[in-house]
Amino acid sequence: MPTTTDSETAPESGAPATAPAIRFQDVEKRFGDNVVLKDLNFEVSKGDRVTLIGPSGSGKTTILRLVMTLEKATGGYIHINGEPLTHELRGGKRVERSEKAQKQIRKRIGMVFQQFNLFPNMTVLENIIEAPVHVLGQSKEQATRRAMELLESVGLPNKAKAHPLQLSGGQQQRVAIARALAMDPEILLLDEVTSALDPEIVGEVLAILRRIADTTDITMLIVTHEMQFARDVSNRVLMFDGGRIVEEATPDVMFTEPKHERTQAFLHAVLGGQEGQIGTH
Ligand SMILES: Nc1ncnc2c1ncn2[C@@H]1O[C@H](COP(=O)(O)OP(=O)(O)OP(=O)(O)O)[C@@H](O)[C@H]1O
Repeated sequence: MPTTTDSETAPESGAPATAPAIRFQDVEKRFGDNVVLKDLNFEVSKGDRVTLIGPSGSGKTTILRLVMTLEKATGGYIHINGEPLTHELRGGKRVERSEKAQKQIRKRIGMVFQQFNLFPNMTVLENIIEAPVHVLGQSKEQATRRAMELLESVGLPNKAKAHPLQLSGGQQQRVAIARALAMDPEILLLDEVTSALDPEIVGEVLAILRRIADTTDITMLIVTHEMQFARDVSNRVLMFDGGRIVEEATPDVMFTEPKHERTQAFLHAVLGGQEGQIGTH
């Protein structure tokens, strides 16, 4: 199949250098009759940290899975750095791009999941170097060097030979973060990464993510119920309800003076009426 490198749907200016990292254009996602996302439009600029909040079932995880191409949109277009992700408009028709073209874009995107998703039969090191070796074509030595640096940076320098199930949940999630970073992603998707963790180890995982946010310019799209984390790390918050954006604001505004009544009700429920406890540090 021919690889398409250009697109009739390239963003308006046609200048990829200034194209947003992520652009949703009239995106629809349905599962059978269930229309989960409809006419969804939003952009994430390069280096932005955007948190998606909203009630259960509002479509937040689906959005991350679409960006990761774990799901495919049933309508509309998603662009990554100005390039169509899975579908493009060609000859007046919406057509799926070649698998090769999709894979090229997917390489630049990393995801950390709620349930870690490590390969249980591989060691920690093997988990981390698998994609750099097989997808990026790095040598095993090069990938191992980088993996060891990353293990050090997430505080697990002695766990390279361990198997995931020998580690605590917090340690597994730190390995999953190292694995995502080993691909040097331009975009990092974080899907409720602390929801499966015991409360006392949530902090250690969030501290690592805060440091990544502070020390890199990776674009981040975050789904979390940790509102303090969202406030510390993100520069924009999108409130979803029923697959639509009902409010968009900076964290300061969203968490202190939400305007939409759905946002007010959601934050009241999530924060137990303690909105005032969300501080600026
Ligand atoms: N693979 C699937 N097959 C069928 N329906 C799905 C699938 N994945 C998601 N859905 C449906 O899509 C809707 C949105 O789910 P999604 O997980 O994106 O919501 P969410 O906002 O992330 O919720 P939560 O906060 O509970 O994780 C739900 O109605 C869900 O049942």
